[in-house]
Amino acid sequence: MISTSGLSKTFGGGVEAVKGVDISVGPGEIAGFLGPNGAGKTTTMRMLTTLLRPTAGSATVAGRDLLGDAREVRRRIGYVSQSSGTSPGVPLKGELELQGMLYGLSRRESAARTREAVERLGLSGLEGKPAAALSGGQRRRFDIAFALLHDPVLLFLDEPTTGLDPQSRANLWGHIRSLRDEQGMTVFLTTHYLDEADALCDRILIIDHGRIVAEGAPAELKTGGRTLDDVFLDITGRSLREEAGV
Ligand SMILES: Nc1ncnc2c1ncn2[C@@H]1O[C@H](COP(=O)(O)OP(=O)(O)OP(=O)(O)O)[C@@H](O)[C@H]1O
Repeated sequence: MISTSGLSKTFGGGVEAVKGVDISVGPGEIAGFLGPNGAGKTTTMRMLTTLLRPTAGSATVAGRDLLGDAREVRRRIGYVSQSSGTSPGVPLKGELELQGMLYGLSRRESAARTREAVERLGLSGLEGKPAAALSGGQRRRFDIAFALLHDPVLLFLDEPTTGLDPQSRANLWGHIRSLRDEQGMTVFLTTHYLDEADALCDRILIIDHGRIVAEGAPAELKTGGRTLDDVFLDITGRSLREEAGV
């Protein structure tokens, strides 16, 4: 579902944010992208979602060439950034239905898709509320519902649980798992939380200084009784737990 080869981004001024990453994520996987601050996570995700043009390398995302067919890539993916893209004052239902129509659905189709997304993300009963009146966890679920309206096959989530209390985090994990289990959705998410990567992700990729330094299923990485933080410490000489303020 995601395959990159030598994907790189050098910003003006010579900042080499991403230095030739090779990523492979299969269909129906939840992949967790971890790394300390400034490692290149957001830059990589912005390239994979067509928001930033790579300076070198190639990639296939959701079955389409990232550089040659960016438009079709956009059609097939959903993206939830750290800052919500929805209007705070508009009721959920109206916002979702409008989003569906912007993607070319009829009013009727969009209403049906809205009902489905509301139910899937556990937002039933909140349709009439504006986003500003939602709790942190409800708001994240609404943002995900918004990103699903055009029926993508691949969902990108940038730090989906940052700032949420433990109960809301666990609740969101359940919803992300059910997207995979019930819809076969592929999910690529960034996180600072090792426990999240461990509990939620089928595959973990660790990036440091713009390079992938470790990759595998949590159990494959945690050999010899090590925790993911031990693995990260061994590879980078730093503790991700401390960097995340955990
Ligand atoms: N527009 C830009 N121009 C120049 N340098 C940039 C730009 N955006 C990011 N960088 C630099 O690229 C590197 C990678 O940044 P990036 O935001 O991808 O890291 P990150 O892993 O997402 O960090 P965080 O966890 O703090 O969000 C950093 O050194 C950053 O300062």
